[in-house]
Amino acid sequence: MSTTPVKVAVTGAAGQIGYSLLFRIASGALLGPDTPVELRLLEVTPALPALEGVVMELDDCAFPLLSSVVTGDNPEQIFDGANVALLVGAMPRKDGMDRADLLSANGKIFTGQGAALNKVAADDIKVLVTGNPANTNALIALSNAPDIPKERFNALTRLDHNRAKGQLAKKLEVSVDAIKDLAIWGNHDDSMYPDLYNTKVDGKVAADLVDEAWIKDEFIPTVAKRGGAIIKARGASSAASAAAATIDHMHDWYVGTDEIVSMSVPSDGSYGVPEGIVSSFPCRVKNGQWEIVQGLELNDFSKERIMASAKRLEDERDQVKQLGLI
Ligand SMILES: NC(=O)c1ccc[n+]([C@@H]2O[C@H](COP(=O)([O-])OP(=O)(O)OC[C@H]3O[C@@H](n4cnc5c(N)ncnc54)[C@H](O)[C@@H]3O)[C@@H](O)[C@H]2O)c1
Ligand SMILES: O=C(O)C[C@H](O)C(=O)O
Repeated sequence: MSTTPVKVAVTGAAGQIGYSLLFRIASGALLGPDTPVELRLLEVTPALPALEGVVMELDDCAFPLLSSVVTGDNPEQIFDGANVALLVGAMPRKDGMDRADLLSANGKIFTGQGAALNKVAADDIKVLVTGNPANTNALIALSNAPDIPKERFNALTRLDHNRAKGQLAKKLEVSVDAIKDLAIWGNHDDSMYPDLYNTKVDGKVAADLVDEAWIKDEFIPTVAKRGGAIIKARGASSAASAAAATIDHMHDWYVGTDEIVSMSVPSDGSYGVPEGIVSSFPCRVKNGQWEIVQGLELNDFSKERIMASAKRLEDERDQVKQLGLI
């Protein structure tokens, strides 16, 4: 077992997602069974007493990998020396809202947190933004952290990836393990595009195993609108599944994976997606670094959907520019 704990910062630690996330990080699900963790938990001042309750529960679990827990309301103190930052803390949307409606309320959180990471995080920092609207919040954070390579900022579309796998597995009555090379493209909003034309199920092209009408009229809308459906049903946004996806994304980035996974990353212009936005792509991870999978064939329908989602991201970028956040 390695002896130096990895410093994992989590914002919004007393929130719904935080309550599912922290216990899994402390149990080793994030960085593996041989890596001790120091948790550094950021909250707004009024939530600190509730956070102390969560810390009591962490103590009560006696996790062997949890070396210590630091809590506070000052980003520079909490992010000091952080190797991993999971930026979850932000307001969730309510029924009837779009995620982009959160930009003016949540966007400013990520200017301050980006600047604080820039000042005090460890040189190897990896940042994953879960708080919505996640893609553009990641753009805000990286824009306010000019000394950190922008490749170190990702946003979460792994939940959409997992949802797409779940829906397809159910439809074809196969295990989720049979599904490979699935990817979400674009924004974590209802314009996202889950591509079944490059997805394989037991080696066969997924789009050949289902009707086109099912893909267009059921599969894509179900995946894209799943967050809203959960808010309607639960009266609160997804939390346990969002925490699981946050773990999956950072685990695969930090530890590695053999699979293609969906990661929202700063676009380098691949597949015509413009630079200057953080968009979801099929990615591979090697030695702690992600790369966008190149050379995929995209049909006209896929190209149109991907560009429509990129346009949403450009609109959000223009909005935060106008707000002076980037
Ligand atoms: N990308 C995704 O797939 C995905 C999935 C689910 C939820 N989300 C988003 O994640 C965010 C959190 O969701 P939740 O259900 O945990 O919400 P929540 O309201 O239960 O918790 C959010 C927490 O963040 C804290 N917070 C607010 N401002 C903060 C700041 N400046 N610094 C530190 N902490 C701060 C709040 O005090 C609160 O405890 C929301 O924006 C939600 O929409 C994203
Ligand atoms: O839909 C939401 O607002 C929450 C989250 O982004 C989700 O996809 O579940």
